[in-house]
Parts: sequence; C-alpha cells; structure tokens
Amino acid sequence: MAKRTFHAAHSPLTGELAVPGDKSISHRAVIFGSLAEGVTEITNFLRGEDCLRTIDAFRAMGVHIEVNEEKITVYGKGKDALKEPSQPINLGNSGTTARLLIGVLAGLPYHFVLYGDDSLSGRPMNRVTVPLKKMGAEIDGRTGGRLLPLAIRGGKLQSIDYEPPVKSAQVKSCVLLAGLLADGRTTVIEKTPTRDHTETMLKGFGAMLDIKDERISIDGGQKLKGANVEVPGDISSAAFFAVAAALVPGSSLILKRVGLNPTRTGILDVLTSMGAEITILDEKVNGGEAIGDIRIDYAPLKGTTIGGELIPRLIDELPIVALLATQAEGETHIRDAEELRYKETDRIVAVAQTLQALGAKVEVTEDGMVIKGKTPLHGGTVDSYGDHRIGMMAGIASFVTDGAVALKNPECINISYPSFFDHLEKVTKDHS
Ligand SMILES: O=C(O)C1=C[C@@H](OP(=O)(O)O)[C@@H](O)[C@H](O)C1
Ligand SMILES: C=C(OP(=O)(O)O)C(=O)O
Repeated sequence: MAKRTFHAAHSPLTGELAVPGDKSISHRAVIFGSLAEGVTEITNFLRGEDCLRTIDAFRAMGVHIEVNEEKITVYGKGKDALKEPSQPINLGNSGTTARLLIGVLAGLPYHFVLYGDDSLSGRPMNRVTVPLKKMGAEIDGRTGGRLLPLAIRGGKLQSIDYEPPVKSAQVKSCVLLAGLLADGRTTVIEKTPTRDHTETMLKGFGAMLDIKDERISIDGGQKLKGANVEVPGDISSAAFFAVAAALVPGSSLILKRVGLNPTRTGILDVLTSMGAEITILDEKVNGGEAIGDIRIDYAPLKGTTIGGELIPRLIDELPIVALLATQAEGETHIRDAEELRYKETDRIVAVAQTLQALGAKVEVTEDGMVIKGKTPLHGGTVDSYGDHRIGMMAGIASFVTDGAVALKNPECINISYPSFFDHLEKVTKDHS
C-alpha cells in the first residue's frame, strides 16, 4: 500500500502559485465541445483523472479529441454524429462525469452501460435518473436504478419542469443537458443557487437560455457551435494553499488566475470572516467567468458559522475549512452540509476521523460538524480513504502539526490535482 510522508513545515508561504485548471469547467468544455458542431480548443484543461474520464467517454462515442501539451482540441460534429459505444463506459471516480453524461446519453437513441469505481458505485444516481425517467428515458441499475452500474436506453425525451430535491449543480446540469436534446422547453427550478458554469458555457456555445429568478429554461433542439475555452484556475484546488497561508504566521501568498465565479467563492467569504486577509488583484471576466489573483495574508483566526446558501458555494472546500477551524480561536459550526455524506466518501465522517487522529476536537452532527479551536495538532498516520480532498487536507495539516503526517493511499490526489505534491514542495522549499 503506497504511503506518502508530509514533513512538518512551519515557515511562511510567500511568492506565487498557479493552481491547475477548474475541474467543473474542464468537464463541461469537453461535453459541450463534443455536442457542438465545429472545433473547440480548451487551454489550461485540468489533466486530472476525473476530467480524462470525460474525454474517454466521448471518444468511446466516436468524437475525435486531441490532447496536446498546450491544449485539448475537440472536433465536434454535433450530437447526431455521436455513436453507440461498443463497450461499457468506465466513469472511474467521477461524480460529475457520471451525472452530466447520463443527461446526454438519455437523449441519444442508443444503449449504454455505465460503471465506476467502488466509491462512485456507492453514490446516489437516482437524483438524476428520477427526472430523466420522467422525461422518457429508460434507465435501470442496481437497487432499482439508484446505483451504478446503470443501463440506459436513450431516445426521444419530453421536456419537464423540475425542482431538484437536493442542492446540486450536477443534477441541474444533467436536466439542462437532457433538456437541450428534448422536445419543448425544460425548466429547472433552483431556490438555492449552485455553480452556474453549465448555464454560462451553454451561452458561450451559442445556446439561448431564459433565466428568471429561480427558473432556468432551455428550449430543446438548439444546435451548439464549437467555441474556445480558457479554463480558469480551480478555486477548489487554490483553497488548499489559501488555507495553508492562512494557517502559517507571516505568510503572504498569491494564487494566480483563479476562477472567481461568485457561485464558487464561499471559501473566500469564510477565510475573511475567520480573520484572514484576502485581496483580489487583477480581476477580469473571461468567457463569462470571473478570474483574478488572490492574495492571502496571515492574520489570527477566529471561529465562524457556515450554513445555508453558503454551503453550495464551498461544498468541496469544507474538508480544508475544517482543518482551518482547528486553528481558529473558538468554535466553528458547519451546518446544512448533509450533501457531504454523498461525496467520494462520507466527508463528515472522514474529515472528523482524520482530524481527530491528529489531535483535533471535532464533533460530528447530522448535517455537519462542530470544531473546537485552537487545538495543537500532532503528527500521525492517516488514510485518504481514496478521497482526493481528504488526502490533500492531510497534506496541508503538516503546516501546523508538530510532527510528520503519513498518508495512506495518496494516489487519489491525481483525481483533481496531479501537481499537488510538486506545488507543496515548491511552497515549502522556496520558503523554508
Ligand atoms: O457540477 C459540478 O461540476 C460539481 C458539483 C458539485 O457536486 P453536486 O452537484 O453533487 O453538489 C461538486 O461537489 C463537484 O465537485 C463538482
Ligand atoms: C465531489 C467531487 O467531485 P465529483 O462529484 O465529480 O466526484 C469533488 O471533486 O470534491
């Protein structure tokens, strides 16, 4: 079993770091490029395992996709050119590939079989199969179509008005993608906003959307046109080094060209409310997405309360926020975050167990956790549980532990941040 040791490193983080491309936007660029007519060039694409699964899935349907050092090129020929794959599609560990792809496949007149790794095979798919079956798709799978492997018989879909029972950009995106391929107007009703990259990119590929208050509507049958996408840095990856800088006295770190879409910047709100100094530099809009540099200056931290509409704006950052909270004066309450239980692991349990193993005081609640700070952390051996965000949280913990953190199963970090170890080495070597 592979193990990785993170030596305790307490010197300030300074200088600049460019984190890899945004995972959500990279997936979508391949999906829309494959459905579009014409060439789509994607720069700063995230070469993490999850996004490579999305490329493989469309290649299996006959889309020509070139992967070069500087860009990904998708030679889209429109959705009617997609072919029935001869083999089952392996989705690996990627929830986003699974949920968004199912929305596309439901609208194609073919048969598909989808499967994933152990983690993905335990994650709920009924959140997307329920609306798609209402639209007319035939889908079956384990436990009555709730879990992978799934078999899909796609075809003609009818439009629906649908209010997802969970706050999920994956579900919204799935229904909008199926709506694009359906007859009539499909509407997703979203009371709490979730990341809106699908809506932004659909427009960038030439589709018309009607967005009024909580209603996002799309008319089926619209043709997409290939477009170029420059993927911003992933704020969910930047969050690990932003937190590291916020943890180590004397740090002043600049994270370059990070996506600042307001549906994703909850982490910056939390860092600020806990006392860290955050400055945005050089902000601009590129392809409908805000982007800029983030400077994080260390300042003493205090506990906070995180819940409600903030949760979807930082759902993937909650593990690293929990580590931050161990070093803040007072209690931090995380509420309304039951969705964490349906990620790569039950992240409420995995975060609590990992931090407790390093000496933190974390109490698990039904929909979140309570973290008591400021608590000294010690070194130890922990497991990623195969969850990239847990593994990276453990790595960043070594900025505050009094001894080394040994991580079992570190390879999962390649899912979203293949250069994580190099970047960790860079910020520690440059400045220790
Ligand atoms: O749409 C997306 O790209 C994502 C949405 C979120 O999932 P949910 O939609 O399940 O909240 C997030 O956790 C995931 O990493 C990426
Ligand atoms: C939950 C995540 O991704 P996905 O749902 O795509 O597996 C994540 O990246 O933290």
